[in-house]
Amino acid sequence: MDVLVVDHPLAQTRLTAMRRTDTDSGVFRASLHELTTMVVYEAARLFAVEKYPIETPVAPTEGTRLANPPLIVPVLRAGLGMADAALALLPESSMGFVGLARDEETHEPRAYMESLPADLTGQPVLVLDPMLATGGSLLHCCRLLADRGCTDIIVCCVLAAPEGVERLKVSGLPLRLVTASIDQGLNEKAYIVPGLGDAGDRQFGGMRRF
Ligand SMILES: O=P(O)(O)OC[C@H]1O[C@H](OP(=O)(O)OP(=O)(O)O)[C@H](O)[C@@H]1O
Ligand SMILES: O=c1cc[nH]c(=O)[nH]1
Ligand SMILES: [Mg+2]
Repeated sequence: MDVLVVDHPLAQTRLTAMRRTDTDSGVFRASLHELTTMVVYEAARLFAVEKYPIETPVAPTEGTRLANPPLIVPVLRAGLGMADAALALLPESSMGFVGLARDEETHEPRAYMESLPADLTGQPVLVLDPMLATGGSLLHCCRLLADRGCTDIIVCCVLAAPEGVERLKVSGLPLRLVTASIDQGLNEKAYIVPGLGDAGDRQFGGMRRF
């Protein structure tokens, strides 16, 4: 599995804002929005492009367009904060949704929503979820996509734990990963260390213990 870490200084300043405990939810959401623009911008290097004839006011030449714009799939809730920024860069894309919530005891994802096209044969998919911790949630999401015939999945996240990266790697699923950081690991509650806490709660409210 190809893994791309977006270590650009401007990406790292947004990530730093997201990590800080004293960052309020408004700044957290704005930082996630800006960071998503950078992560998706880098991920888009992996998209196939095609040339086509265009006219400038001066002369005919060749233009570039995406050969097959990806379906964007944010994983609710936390991935919702990445959706607008991704769609702004990819205005020709459609969007599907997957809703997952991790069980606090077992750390396994519980699915509560699935809104995806029935057939994804030949359709690249860009999955958005800021956090890759144990990998259970992104694995569940990517399996839903592969079950529908998808063979080209790019996962964009903000923070990944080595445990989750490894789980995706050995899954054999057809995916590539783009992230702003690979952190140290997971704590006993399966939160990423040093991490940023619960990305859903930090955007939308809630009181979880890490
Ligand atoms: O890799 P995993 O161990 O599965 O953990 C990562 C998942 O946990 C978070 O969602 P959460 O379940 O907290 O739901 P939320 O987005 O509604 O907060 C996060 O957004 C991922 O989906
Ligand atoms: O650190 C973590 C792990 C899972 N989900 C989060 O939001 N944060
Ligand atoms: Mg959460």
